[in-house]
This record gives sequence, C-alpha cells and structure tokens, in this order.
Amino acid sequence: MSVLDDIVAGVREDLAARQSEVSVADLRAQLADAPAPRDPMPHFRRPGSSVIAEVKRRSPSKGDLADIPDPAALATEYAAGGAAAISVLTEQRRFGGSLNDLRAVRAAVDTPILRKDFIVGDYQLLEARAAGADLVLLMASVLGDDDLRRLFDVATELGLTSLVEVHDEAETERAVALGAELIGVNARNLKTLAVDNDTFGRLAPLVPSDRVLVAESGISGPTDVKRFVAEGARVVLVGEALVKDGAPREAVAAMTGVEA
Ligand SMILES: O=P(O)(O)OC[C@@H](O)[C@@H](O)c1c[nH]c2ccccc12
Repeated sequence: MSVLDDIVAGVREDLAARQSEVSVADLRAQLADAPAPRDPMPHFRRPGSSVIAEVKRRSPSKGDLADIPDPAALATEYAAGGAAAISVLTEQRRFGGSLNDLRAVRAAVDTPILRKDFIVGDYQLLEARAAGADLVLLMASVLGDDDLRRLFDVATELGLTSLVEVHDEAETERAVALGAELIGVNARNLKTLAVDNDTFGRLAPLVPSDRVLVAESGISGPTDVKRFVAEGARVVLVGEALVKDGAPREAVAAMTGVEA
C-alpha cells in the first residue's frame, strides 16, 4: 500500500464517523448560514505571482513542522502579507488539521480559503462550504475520472473553486479535459513522498494558456517563485517554508508579485 493509499483509507474512516454524526440534510441546512463564496481567480490572474499560504502542522514526509496553537493568528499574518488565498490542511491523522482550524481562519480573515484535504465524496464538499471554504483541492491521483468529474461539478454548483492537482502527464491531460481553470502541479509524488522540482516545467507546456497554473510543494523563497513564474506559474502554494518562518507576513510579501 502506498503512503497515499494509507492516507486515503484513514480519511475514509474519519469521514464515515462524521457522516454518522451529522446528516446530509443538516449539513445542507448549515449552508444557508455560510458566508457567500469568494472568487480567488481575479487575484490569481493579476500580473506577478500570487501566493496561497498554507496552515500545516505536520506531514507524512516531514513529520512535525510547527505547533500552530492559533491558526487564526497565523492566517491573519498571511493575509497582512498579501496572500491571495489561505490553504488550511484539514486532514487529521497525518497532517494534524481539522475543520475547526478552517472555521477559526474563516472567522479571522476575508481572504479566500482552500480546504486542503483528500476529498473523496460530496459530503466533504458540503462540509467545506458549510465551514466557509471558497476553494477545494481535488486530486487526480486519488479520484477516477467519474468521481473527479462529479466532484468538480458539485463543487462548482456549491460556488466552490476547484484546484485540480496533478503530478504526471496523464493526470495533467485529465485535468485539462475536465475544463479545470485552476490546475496545481504538485512537485511531491504522494506515493513515494519524493519531491522533483522539474515536475512543474515538464507538465506546464501541456496546459493551455487560458488556465491558471499553481506550483505546489518544496518552495522555499522568492528565488524558487521566480523560477516557477518563468516556467508559467501564476500562483505558488507554500506550506513548510511559511509555517517555519518566524516572520510569515514578510515571507508571504516577499513571494507575492514576483515577475519572471
Ligand atoms: O509544505 P510545502 O512543501 O510548501 O508544500 C505545500 C503543499 O504543496 C503541500 O502541503 C501539498 C500539496 N498537495 C497536497 C495534497 C495533500 C496534502 C498536502 C499537499
């Protein structure tokens, strides 16, 4: 079993537990109270890089990264630094996150929020929107074509923007065929956890220029951002480097608006 299979098995168990506690009808009722979804695309399409700054405590590849006792405080710093969106890892077992983190961040900032999780069912999309998320991650490595299409359509109906994540040529072709406007290239192979910084440059030419490309993983500072912008990225998604930086506001600002 790959690391990814193992993570997804745990996600399915946790999901089943939540589903037995809150019915779909109750979740749908909560949607009425959720703030209207925010559209991240105008910021992403601005000239120069946009940053999606991530709230992440730990990961299977790096272990403990940062305690983050107050996710709202960290998100406030990200927003002040000019983050275009804030990613909140809500997976519990391997990344130490939760939907409560997302709710806390939602209450603190106006910035669009990405629910970063291993989404396998519609229920998680409803949860995301009810908690105030504006974007969701859909991983081509986790979802077959039918599920990817259905979840993409349901997300769109809910007003959520899908970030469709790819890691190889076949996944990139699937994301393009789906019509995804926002495509993320993860430099980390989640089956082996290895990072290959040449992944973005290899896959970017397969994506039509009307789409918005996000470079994900292993980005440590403005020099990396400049490289990915030169290779076609409009957006960078940064976790580790920001949660470990003592000055996250300045770190986000330094990676924002970078030109090739
Ligand atoms: O911490 P990093 O190396 O800056 O990476 C952030 C982000 O790309 C990474 O957290 C990520 C990208 N895709 C994912 C899918 C699931 C979990 C995590 C991820």
